[in-house]
Amino acid sequence: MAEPTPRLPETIVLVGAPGAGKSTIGARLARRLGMDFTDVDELIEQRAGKPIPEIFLMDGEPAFRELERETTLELVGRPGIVSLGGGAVMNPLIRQALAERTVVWLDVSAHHASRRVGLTGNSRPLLAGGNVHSTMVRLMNERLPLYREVSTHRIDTNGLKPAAVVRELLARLGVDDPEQPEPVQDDDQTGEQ
Ligand SMILES: Nc1ncnc2c1ncn2[C@@H]1O[C@H](COP(=O)(O)OP(=O)(O)OP(=O)(O)O)[C@@H](O)[C@H]1O
Ligand SMILES: O=C(O)C1=C[C@@H](O)[C@@H](O)[C@H](O)C1
Ligand SMILES: [Mg+2]
Repeated sequence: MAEPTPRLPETIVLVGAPGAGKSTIGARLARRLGMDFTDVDELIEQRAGKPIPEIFLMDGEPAFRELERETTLELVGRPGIVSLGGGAVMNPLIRQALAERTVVWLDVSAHHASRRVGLTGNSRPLLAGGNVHSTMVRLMNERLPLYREVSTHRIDTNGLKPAAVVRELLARLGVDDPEQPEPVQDDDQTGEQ
């Protein structure tokens, strides 16, 4: 007899370092599951009426973190796929709000994450203007224990194309994925697939 399809959680939250693929995977997963998708970074930009680097520059990081706290706390209580900002887990109130949720940690090494964000230029103020790899190592040292603490699932995305990450995630959520298999290996240079 076929296994019953498990009930999907109403809200699935994605966390991970800059370049982990939260925005990319979140959008694909939502499409695949027919669920709403919100990228907290994008929503903050819409609400503030300016891009994140400008918020950092004009209003300062504390103002950004306040917007991030408000927006994240609002979104994690709503149905859909929600991709958090890379630093959201630094806030204890956000960690507390994640305690009862399905939270997927897209894990990535500093090496792969640096190569991935290198593709998208200066849109990440914490990484702009310095050595991306060493900043990434420092951020990860601070944050890895927190990603681990808040997550219910961890996907090792190193060397996996986005399509393979989505496939792995669907399998972990117990969803049958009838889509055609695609190549699994990735060298981070092409980004998409
Ligand atoms: N599994 C993957 N393999 C290779 N490239 C990827 C993968 N996932 C995402 N990418 C690419 O890496 C870049 C960063 O991905 P994305 O913007 O989704 O990361 P993010 O986790 O949302 O980062 P941030 O925290 O800064 O918002 C994009 O160019 C994306 O196409
Ligand atoms: O790692 C971080 O602290 C950040 C990651 C991005 O998602 C944005 O939320 C912002 O650039 C800060
Ligand atoms: Mg993102």
